[in-house]
Parts: sequence; C-alpha cells; structure tokens
Amino acid sequence: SRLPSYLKGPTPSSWILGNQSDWALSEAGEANGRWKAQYGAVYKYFGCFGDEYLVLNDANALAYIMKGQATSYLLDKSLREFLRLVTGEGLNWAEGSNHARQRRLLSPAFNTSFIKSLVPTFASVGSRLVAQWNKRIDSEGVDGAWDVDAFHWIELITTEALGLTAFGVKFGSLEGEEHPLQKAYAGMISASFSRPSKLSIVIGAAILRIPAWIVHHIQRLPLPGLTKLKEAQRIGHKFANELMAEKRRQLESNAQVEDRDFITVLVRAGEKNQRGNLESMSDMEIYNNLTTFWIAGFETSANVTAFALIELARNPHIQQRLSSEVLNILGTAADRDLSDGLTADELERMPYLEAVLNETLRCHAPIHSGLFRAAADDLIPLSTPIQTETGTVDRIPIRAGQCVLGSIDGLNKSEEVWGPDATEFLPDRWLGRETKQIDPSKQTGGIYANLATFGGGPKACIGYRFALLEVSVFIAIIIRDFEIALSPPDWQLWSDGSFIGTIPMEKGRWLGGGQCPLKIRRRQGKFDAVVLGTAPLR
Ligand code: HEM
Repeated sequence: SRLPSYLKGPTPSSWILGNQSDWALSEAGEANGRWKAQYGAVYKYFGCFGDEYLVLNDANALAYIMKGQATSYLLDKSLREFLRLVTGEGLNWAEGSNHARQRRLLSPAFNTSFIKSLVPTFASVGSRLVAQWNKRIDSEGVDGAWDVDAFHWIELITTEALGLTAFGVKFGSLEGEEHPLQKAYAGMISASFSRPSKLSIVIGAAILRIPAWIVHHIQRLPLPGLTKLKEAQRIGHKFANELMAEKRRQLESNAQVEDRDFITVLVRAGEKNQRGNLESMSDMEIYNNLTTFWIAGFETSANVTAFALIELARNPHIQQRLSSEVLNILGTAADRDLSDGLTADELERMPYLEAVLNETLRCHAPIHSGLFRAAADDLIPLSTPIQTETGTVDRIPIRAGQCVLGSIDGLNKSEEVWGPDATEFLPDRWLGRETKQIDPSKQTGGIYANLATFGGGPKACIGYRFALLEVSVFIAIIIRDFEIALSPPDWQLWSDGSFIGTIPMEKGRWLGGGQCPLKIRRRQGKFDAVVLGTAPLR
C-alpha cells in the first residue's frame, strides 16, 4: 500500500472491482457517509484493479487540496485528455500558467455587475416556461391541476438561458422549435444516462487506465461515437465563428452594442486588448470556453433547480413560506408580468429564497466529489488529527501520483461543520448565518457560503454567481405562479451518484435520466397564500 497503514477503510470485494461498485451503485454520498462513520473523516478505499484512493472529509484537508489545484493536485492525465475531446483546451482543461491566463482573460464575462445584468434574461426564460405550463393546465389539466415530469422542462429553460447568455441566441425549444446549436450541444453531452452495471464500472475504469498519449491519438480513429462528437463540434464551432464575426462587425460600426451575452463581452474584451497591445483570446479559445461553460453549467444548474423543486414539493410549509416572501416582493401573476422586469436587487430582498437555494446546494451538491492526482510527494494538513496506535497524526503523507478524492457531499453534510442536524433539509439554518464568523478549522475553502459545492482555490467554479442568480430566478418565478406537489405523493427521491454528478431519480425506477414528477396548480394569489394558507396539494 502506498498510503500509510494507519489509514483504515472498507475491504474490497475483489481486486477487479475493489469497493467501486459499492461507491457507484449506492446513493450519492451514501457509501462515503457509511465509511466515514466507520473509519473516520480520512480513510482509504479501493477502486478497480487495486487503485487506492485517499478520501477526505476533513475541512482543512479539502481546503488545502483545492488551493493546490492547477499546480499540485491535478486532474488525472487520461481524464483530462477525454475532457479535451469534448471541450477543447478551455478553462476546465487548462492548468498552470495557461489556466491563470485564461481565467484572467475571461474575467470580464464573470464580474458581478455583468452577471447581475443577466437576471432579466433569466426572468424572460422563466416566464416563457410559466406561459407554457399555464397553457398545459388549461388544455391537459384535471380540476385545474396538471401532472408533469418537470425535469425535461427544467433542461429546456437551462439550455435556453445558456443560449441567450452565452451566445445571444434564442432557441425557441420551449415553444417547440429546434435550433442547430442546441442540437449540436445536446450531441456533445449525449445526455442519455444509464445506471452502470458492475461490468460497465470495470470497463469504465479500464478506459481511464488508457495512457493519456493514446487517448490523445484516439481522436483520429473513425469510431462512431467520436465521429458524432466531431460533427456536433463542427456545427457548434461554425455557428460560433459566424456569431463572433458578426459581433466584430457590429462593434466596428457601432460602439454602442449592448453587452448582453458572453460572446459580445469576450469579443469586445479581445478587441480592446488588441488596441492596448495586451494579449487576447483567439476565437478558438473563446469558442472552447463557451463550450466549457455549456458543459459545466448545464446539468449542474438543471439538477439544482430540480432538487429545489422536489424539496419544495415535499415540504409544503417551506413552499408556503417561500411563496409568501416571493409574492410580497414580486406581486401576483395578475399584478405583474415578470418577462423582463425582475432585477438582481429584488432577489437580494428575498432572504428565504436564498436560504432555500443554499440548503439545496448543501444537501444536493450536483457534483458530489472531486478527484485529483498529486503531482508531487506532499503532506496534507488536517483539521482533526487522527489517533493512531503510535501517536497523533495531523498531516497525511502522500506520494506523487496518489489519487485523492475530496468528498464535496461529505463536507456539506459534516456534523463537525454543520451541527448534529447536518443531514436534514432546514433552510432556517441560513437565516442570520455569517460565513466570516465560522471557526477556521471548520472552513472548507469553498468559494461560496463555506459550501464545498462550487469548489475553491484557483479552479473554483467561475460560474457560481451565474448559477445562483439563474436558479433563484427560476425558483422564484415558478413558486410565485404555481403550487407544486410530488406526483404521486409518495414518490421517493433517489439521488443518483453513479458518476461524479448527482441526479434526482425515483428509487428503483431508472428511466434513463433525471426525474422531477410534479402536480402543478395555479397559485390562487397573494391573499390566499399569505393570509389563509392553501391546503397542501395532493
Ligand atoms: C449549481 C451549478 C453549478 C455547480 C454546483 C458547479 C460546480 C462546479 C465545481 C465543483 C467546479 C470545480 C471546482 C474546483 O475544482 O474547485 C466547477 C468548475 C467550473 N464551473 Fe461550475 N458549477 C455550476 C454552474 C456553472 C455555470 C453556470 C458555469 C458557467 C456559466 C460554470 C462554469 C465552470 C467552469 C468554467 C469551471 C472550471 C473552472 C476552472 O477550472 O478554473 N459552472 N463548477
């Protein structure tokens, strides 16, 4: 064993499978929670073919690893090559000085005031969803209630929002239209999800053992999956190139072009840099990053939106409290059309909305773990020392090449950090909470609200403000206009965590993707909701 012998962990079922099927086939974070309770916050487990993983559920250890990303705790080389096949050499793929350079050049697209200016765009998309749902209630509803698997619709609003804010393009998918760029990106993600069998877990692990240099050359092979991926990329790239050329023409002829999307902001920043003789991003780099934002920002935000709606549907008292707040600030559907009126300032006046969103991000982090490889021998500091037979250990020695798994879910549900009710969904814990006052030994290094959900350090999620505002707008708009309940009422959530993502599904029913089955009804207005209360929908 390369890891110190005092680290404990589960016994592998076999050399081929290790503990991997237990990890991949239990609910997201479940195996980790069990092993953490048994072996401590820092333990080891075996992946396929005897690969040993160091698992960290310790705040200081996670903060340390995240700080070292981009230089000393890196993405596995083969995995990184696979990533390059999909996103090209964008921010997620980049390391070291290239990463720092790209991050600097992308900063104009992620500054707070620009991201806040996207709120009306998110609101326009949310309002289009509301219009469609109202139509369905009228045409397909029974006694004013309509059963819908909202997951598909959430995917549509998330892609519409990305289309408008990244490329400035309206796809029209909510209204039944199909757009080539949206289709190209769907092809790149090829969303079809299937729960892995033990055999596919082993095959997956074997594929990841293909040396990076071979993966690098795989792209030349005429494999069917790759041909489809390349075709999707060709269409996406051509489209983006035409858009960038058009933006450039517009900017040359009229400096008043509004910055309403990333492509405009990045093309403008590039032109400015060139005039000032600063280095700028090439069109290829801009395109690779727009693709990166799509891959990083689509399923993550969609899954959080779905988890939030599921929690609101199964906790009617939380839903009612949220609807009261939202109706007080935004008025009823009859008072006000939100298709372009909602602002970031209004969102800031809804602390309970923020609490519900934060609690969703804590309990249902859409990426439940981060996997790294140590670039050099190192010592990882701990918040809570480990007691061994020979003494106390406050740093774990590791060797270059060691796989390290930071459990985002484990830190988000750590009793040490969040208290004894850490596994319960309780938005109230956020009201009046000041992140700055948290004891340093309980700080995870997370970029937002001491949550590990968006990562931390130099490679922390660049899109977290975007995601927070986007999901807040969607939830506020849906809850203002509809009462939601689970349908059927006894629907049981299964948070699938087969890969690094967490996807809402029904226990025992794998339908090939996320699920969010709701019964929706028009909300009867402010008076009913606030004063009388509405009977929970069943
Ligand atoms: C709720 C939604 C989201 C979650 C939970 C999420 C989570 C994450 C996490 C965990 C990482 C890795 C952080 C680390 O290694 O420390 C990451 C990176 C990243 N995210 Fe997000 N993300 C979300 C939405 C978005 C959106 C909307 C965008 C873009 C518009 C985006 C763009 C990125 C990019 C580009 C990276 C790579 C950053 C780098 O390597 O420097 N994400 N995200």
